[in-house]
Amino acid sequence: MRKPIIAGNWKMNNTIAAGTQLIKDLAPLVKENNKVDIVVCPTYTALAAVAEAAKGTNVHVGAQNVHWAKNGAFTGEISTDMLKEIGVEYVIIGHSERREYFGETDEGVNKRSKAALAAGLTPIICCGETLKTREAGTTNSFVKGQIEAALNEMTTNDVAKVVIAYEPIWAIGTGKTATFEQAEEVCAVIRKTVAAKFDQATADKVRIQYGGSVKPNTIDGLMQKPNVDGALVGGASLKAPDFARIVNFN
Ligand SMILES: O=C[C@H](O)COP(=O)(O)O
Repeated sequence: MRKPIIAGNWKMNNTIAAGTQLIKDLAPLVKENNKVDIVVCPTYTALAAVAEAAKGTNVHVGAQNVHWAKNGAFTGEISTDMLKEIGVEYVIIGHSERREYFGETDEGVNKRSKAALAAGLTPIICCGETLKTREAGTTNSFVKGQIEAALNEMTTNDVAKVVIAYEPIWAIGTGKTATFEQAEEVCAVIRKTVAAKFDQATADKVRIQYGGSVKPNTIDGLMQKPNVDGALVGGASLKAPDFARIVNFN
């Protein structure tokens, strides 16, 4: 039985003051919920303060990226040790915004994910197609390729710990969510890809999220789908009542 995981990607939003306030507002609304792993992913500057504010609650903290090197001359980057030192447990890797605006590649996603796992952080590896790819009818093979590359040269033990977020790019921040069936179809393809590359038992352990305009009124239907184990939420994670409603799905 996979435990659902719902993560809020704050992207480049929330100062330290706003982020810590959000935790104060959110924590009481989700405190009874022990059936879901709850994660928020603030900016680097707010991470330490948000991790501190989340201490003693059931809200866990993730970063929005991490470098693969332990340390060194990588201006602007952050290492796994730096994240662990401040209580971070998860890290989003390969979000489509990183790929599109900052040139991140499948190879880098694989290196970042392996570094995260080696450090004991849980990577939330993002994949998903553009509208052009969907309209060309090649979504499944495109996503399959992204997953095969992201999980390259991992052990089954490591793969079982990975979280994969399927986020169709055309659904991100557009209010245009994929249908429950579209989400399920691609999440099933992802699980099949993991099973083919590793084995079924490992694939059955991997948690797969859907992301892309997830809102309080769409989460219940999404979570009915057998291969959808949670959500990666952008806009709706910035408001405590909305994110709490998503986390406390029916
Ligand atoms: O990481 C989160 C996704 O990009 C979804 O963002 P959104 O819920 O604002 O569409």
